[in-house]
Formats: sequence, structure tokens, C-alpha cells
Amino acid sequence: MPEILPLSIAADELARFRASAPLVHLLTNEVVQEISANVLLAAGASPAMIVAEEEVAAFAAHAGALLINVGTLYPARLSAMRLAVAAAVQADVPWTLDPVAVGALAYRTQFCRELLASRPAAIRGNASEILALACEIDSADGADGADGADGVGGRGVDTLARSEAAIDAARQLARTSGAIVAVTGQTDYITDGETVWATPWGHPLMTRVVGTGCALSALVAALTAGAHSRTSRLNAVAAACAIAGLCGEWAAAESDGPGSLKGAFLDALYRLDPEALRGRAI
Ligand SMILES: Nc1ncnc2c1ncn2[C@@H]1O[C@H](COP(=O)(O)OP(=O)(O)O)[C@@H](O)[C@H]1O
Ligand SMILES: Cc1ncsc1CCOP(=O)(O)O
Ligand SMILES: [Mg+2]
Repeated sequence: MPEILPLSIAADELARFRASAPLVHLLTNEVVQEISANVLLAAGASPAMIVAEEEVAAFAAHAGALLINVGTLYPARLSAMRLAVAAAVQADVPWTLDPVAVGALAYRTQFCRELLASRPAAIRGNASEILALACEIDSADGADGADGADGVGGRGVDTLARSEAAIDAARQLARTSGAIVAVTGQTDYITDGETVWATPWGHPLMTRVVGTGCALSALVAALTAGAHSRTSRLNAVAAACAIAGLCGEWAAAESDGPGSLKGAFLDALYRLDPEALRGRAI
């Protein structure tokens, strides 16, 4: 049974993260570049989008963490991602995968499956994405953008399943890939294949702002910087989910709609401090 993440763990992780202010290499999609960079800056990291095949390997090896997000995948970006992941693995830099729309489309599904062999430190996706990535059978065969059965393969980038439906898949994926897996939704679940933390914070309005999931993946990557053991990575990924959820909930309470939510969310990330998180008095 999942247990709710103690906020003392999230507070410790936030303090560690703020003290190191990691440099994070983001190879993310073209829709969410700005919100991803701003979420990391507000929270206390240094994001950099270095994308050329000629530069990605050098930068990935130098960064504190790397994010691979396949939201707007195309051949040149795919090649750059391969180079970046190889360099990160070689340099022992943790890398995080956001498998946007995996299961719904074959090209990205096959690529993400290939990348799993390079042992991501973390994977963050919605329920349809995690269900598809964990599938033993190649759900990408014949996938052409059609909605999958049982929520395997979402509606484009959106999920067709609740996060609860993907907890077992997340555990299985964590065991086979070695990654910490976060499946997000109304409640987020974060697992190393054994322990499952739940972070029940957040607000439905977050789904009406593009990039809240992708920016959370950037935050997940940022928190994995310097987290070397499996337990510390589990806590780091869960802390990222808790921080995003709490800040989203707080932001929604003072927002009129998606436009003001985005600004209030960045403000909440900026204002959040570990002691406030410990007392949940944000
Ligand atoms: N129904 C909901 N209620 C509260 N928070 C939600 C809800 N759906 C998603 N969230 C939050 O929104 C953020 C993005 O998650 P999600 O929508 O699952 O990702 P994606 O955009 O990749 O599909 C997470 O912080 C998650 O906790
Ligand atoms: C709309 C869209 N199309 C391709 S990537 C993308 C962004 C998805 O962002 P998120 O997964 O955070 O909702
Ligand atoms: Mg997403």
C-alpha cells in the first residue's frame, strides 16, 4: 500500500537541492521550453537547453543532471538525445526520461524502449505513458495515434487512465529499468519497485496549463543531481512531485484560471523554503 510522503523528506531534499543549485541539461520538447526553464530557475536550479548534435555530449557530461523529453521528437533531436544519454552514462550523470505520448505513437515508443537500456535514473509520466512503457508486448506495433485500450496509449499527450491504474506498471518498470518511476495524476505515485510513496497534492487546473507535467520532469531531473543511492533518488523524485503538487495547489487557490495559475505557480516555487515545507505553511 502506498504511503503519503512525509514532508520532512521533501524539506530535506529541497534544502539539499537549494544548496547545490544544480546545472541541468534539458533536451525537452518545443512546446515547454519556457515553462521548464522558468520552473527550474524559480525553484533554484540552472537550466540550459543545449541541443546541437555537435555540443550535447560535452554539455551532458558536464551537467549535474540531464532530461530527455520526447514530446516533439524528430530525427535530428533523436540523434542528439542518443549522444547526450551516452555521454551522461559515461560520466555518471543521472538522466531522466519523460516519455511524452509513448504508447500512442510507434516512433517515440520504440526510441524510449531503446533508451531504457541506458538505465535512466528516473522516469516521470502520466498513467497512459507509464502503462505503455511498462508493457511487455510492443504496444507500439500498429500504433498510429489511436487511443489504446485500458488507457495504454493516451489521447495525444494526455492520459486516458488514472494514476492508480498504473501503480503496478510503475513498480514493474522500476524493477526492469532500474529507474525511480513517478506516475502522475490527481495523486502522484513514486516507486523504486518496492516502496511506493504517494504525493496527493495538486489541483485539476494544473492540467489546463501546458507543460506542468514536462516542467515537473525537469524538476525531477534537477532533484536527482547529487542523489547517488537508490533511496536518495527515490526521495528526490518524490520530493519533486510533492513540491510541484503543493505549489500548484497553493497557486490555484489564488488564481482565476490557467493564465494566473502559471505565474502563481512560479511564485510559489520561488517562495517555498524547506522549513515552510516541513510545517506545510506555504
Ligand atoms: N486531477 C488532478 N488533480 C490535481 N493535480 C493534478 C491532476 N492531474 C494532474 N495533476 C498534477 O499536474 C502535474 C502534471 O501531471 P500530469 O497532468 O499527470 O502530467 P502530464 O502533463 O505529463 O500528463 C503534476 O504535478 C500532477 O500532480
Ligand atoms: C502539447 C504538446 N505536444 C507535444 S509535447 C506537448 C507538451 C506536453 O506537455 P505536458 O505533458 O506537460 O502536458
Ligand atoms: Mg507529459
